[in-house]
Amino acid sequence: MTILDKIVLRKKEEVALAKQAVSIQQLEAGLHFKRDPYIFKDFLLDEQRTGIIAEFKRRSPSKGIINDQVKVADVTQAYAAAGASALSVLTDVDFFGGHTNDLLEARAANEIPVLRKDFMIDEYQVVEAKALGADIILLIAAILTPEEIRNLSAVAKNLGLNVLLEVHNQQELERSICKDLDAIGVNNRNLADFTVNIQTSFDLVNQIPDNFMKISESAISAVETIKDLKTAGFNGFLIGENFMKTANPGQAMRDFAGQLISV
Ligand SMILES: O=P(O)(O)OC[C@@H](O)[C@@H](O)c1c[nH]c2ccccc12
Repeated sequence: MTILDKIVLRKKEEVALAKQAVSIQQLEAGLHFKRDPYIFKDFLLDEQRTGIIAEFKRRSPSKGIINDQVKVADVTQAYAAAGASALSVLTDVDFFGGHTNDLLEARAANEIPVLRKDFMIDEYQVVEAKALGADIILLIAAILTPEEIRNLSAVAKNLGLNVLLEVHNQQELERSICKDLDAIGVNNRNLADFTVNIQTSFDLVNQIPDNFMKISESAISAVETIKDLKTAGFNGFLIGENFMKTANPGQAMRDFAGQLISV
């Protein structure tokens, strides 16, 4: 069994428990349920911003603890001030040390799009994402059938949420594309075995139809890489560890963004 299989098994239990604790009706009555999400594309294409989707990530199955000393509101505000186009907040508890409260805190502290970073397998989680104040949800092709992707993205669209589909190879991309997606992310990390290779992004970029925003995800640590990814056609760059592994992730993002201007 791969780590991804384990995560999905646990996620099914977690969703079943969440459904018992809080009903869909209760979610729909929640604080953020009626707000209009930001339009992800507008922030990615905003010339005043960097295209970086900056992630708050305490730990991961591959690296263990990355940073458990910093606060969500502090870090995400600094990311936004440094020019992030969007924020990514892990809400998975058991494998990434995240929490739904982290998303609520990031929402309250910021006025740019927030991605709920989790393993979505059920409509309930999409409704929950809206209630937590998310603007964007992630659908991971490796754990969903094409039909599930169509259904979950349609539910998200109905709620005004932006949808980011994550793929890791050409087969996943071909079978998963559907009309309700806004952005397609190429994950440079293979979630089944954690190997990373930026080349995955360069290999797949031209297979992504131009009506979708194109995002390169994971293992990005150099400004030169961003420049090359931009030239190849990417609009967005998802970065977690490179910032989070430092004592001051917001400062790390500021320094990185400063260097971007000069390359
Ligand atoms: O920390 P990195 O290597 O910069 O990667 C960030 C992000 O891409 C990664 O956390 C990620 C990409 N897809 C995911 C799916 C689930 C959990 C995490 C992820």
